[in-house]
Amino acid sequence: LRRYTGSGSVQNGKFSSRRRTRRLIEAPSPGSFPLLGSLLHVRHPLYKFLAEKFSRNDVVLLYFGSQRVYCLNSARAIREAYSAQAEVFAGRPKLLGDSLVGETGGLVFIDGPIWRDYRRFTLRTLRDFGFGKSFTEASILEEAQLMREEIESRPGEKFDSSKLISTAVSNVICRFLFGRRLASEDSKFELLQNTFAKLTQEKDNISELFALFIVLNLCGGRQKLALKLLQYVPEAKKVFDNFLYLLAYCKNITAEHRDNFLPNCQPRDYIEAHMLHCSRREPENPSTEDSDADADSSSQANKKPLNSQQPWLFNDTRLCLAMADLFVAGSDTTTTTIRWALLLFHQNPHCYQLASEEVGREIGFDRPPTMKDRLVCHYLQASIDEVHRCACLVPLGLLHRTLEDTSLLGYDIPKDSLTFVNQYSVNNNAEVFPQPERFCPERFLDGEGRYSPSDHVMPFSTGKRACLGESLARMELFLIIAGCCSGTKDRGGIGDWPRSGGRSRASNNARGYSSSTTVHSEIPPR
Ligand code: HEM
Repeated sequence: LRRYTGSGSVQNGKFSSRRRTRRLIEAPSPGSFPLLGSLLHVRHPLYKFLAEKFSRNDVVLLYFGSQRVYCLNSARAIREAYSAQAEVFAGRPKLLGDSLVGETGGLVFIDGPIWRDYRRFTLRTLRDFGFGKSFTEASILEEAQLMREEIESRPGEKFDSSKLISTAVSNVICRFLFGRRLASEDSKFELLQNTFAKLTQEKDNISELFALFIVLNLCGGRQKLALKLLQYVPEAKKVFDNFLYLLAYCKNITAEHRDNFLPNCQPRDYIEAHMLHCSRREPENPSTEDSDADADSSSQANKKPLNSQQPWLFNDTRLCLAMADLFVAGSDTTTTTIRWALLLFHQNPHCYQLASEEVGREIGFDRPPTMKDRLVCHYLQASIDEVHRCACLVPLGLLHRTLEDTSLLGYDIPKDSLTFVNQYSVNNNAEVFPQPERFCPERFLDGEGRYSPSDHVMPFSTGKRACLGESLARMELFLIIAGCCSGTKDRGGIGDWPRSGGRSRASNNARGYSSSTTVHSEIPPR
């Protein structure tokens, strides 16, 4: 067993004193070289390599440069880590975000009090705006209806459905963030959509992640220096530029809102809710609070009251970072899942037939679907779960960081190690899902044909860092896919959209906001 010698990774944690007397119990590993880490020991795509080579192992240890990275390769490991030890695994790696914008912020890439308060604030605002309730249902249905009208206005025409779907999905998130259907109203918005669609439709990008860590390593962890070096790499520069463009866009809209903000009225969108929240209380001692907050995720900081929501942690840069994260995380993932649903229905017409018969029977032709219909549309619900399983949109999830020394299923994991899930391995485990390559919604039905979800399929992850937009995404998926399956008395459903030839490439691209997420393009991993 290799003795752990990485710098700063094991401090005053649970097993640091024990460690003096014994070696760490190490998870299996493909091996590593100094500086390069495991780069030369793995094959691409990484999720497939880990699923095949380590099929019997719950946990696998890799090195990105000298950084320890643990793959949670089974549903058991994912639950033991992210659910049973949720607080310990709730950190995020410190990558380049702070250096890029000069401020800690956002929802996806940070941890500590700023993340906690923004996450809490965002969940509360989502709830206030009716996510999971009728208000949002109405806006999703309106977008779905407009999309449908557009399709029906082009009878017999072959066209790419992706733009229509992404416009509808982006409009839903834009209504929440900016109070407007920007995807349809603003010509500059299309550029943003394309930018991030391109950014997220890349192949297995794990080599880039390895490279990033090697560069960070070489720079002794100094982010600013690493950032300067990466500006010379055209691909990296493009990603930074795109992100800065998105931030500038959010900043402009925030400035417009500021001019029209009426503090005594009900907020109409996320920006106004944020302005209202900021105006509530001035810091009693801003300098100490802020420096404390920026001390990030030390265990002290994490022990602050959970319901803190301290307005002085909130500012315009952080608002824009949070909006950028919500926009990137919330548009492409949902759009691509819907496209997978259409593609898989197209490839499996008997399943489409069963889903649309159910929709016709339970919902009928004369009204749009509602979320209440979920209770009776068992086959459709099962089909959506099977789409998640087959498409496996975010196969390696996002990177987490351990905030304390811990152990997992008998292996020692030092503080500041990184972890990621291998959802591909779980979704393709033949012992749980026989013939995993088949699209078979029946896996999620019980003997009486009732929807019966499996706790192995975790498209939104689990625990403290689980997807913040899960309820919105589930609403969009159900309402839009049900809409696709429902026809009228005179014509079939629009589930036969992919009639554009069947190779409508449902590029699998949920990565976007994560450099750890590897996605595959074209056909689902089967
Ligand atoms: C089908 C659609 C979606 C899928 C499959 C998906 C999946 C995921 C996954 C796997 C994660 C990482 C969880 C982890 O680190 O353990 C995540 C995080 C996140 N998602 Fe989603 N997501 C979807 C839609 C959305 C939507 C609609 C929004 C916005 C409203 C959203 C916002 C976020 C945010 C902000 C995070 C970071 C949460 C945090 O770190 O605290 N997602 N999502």
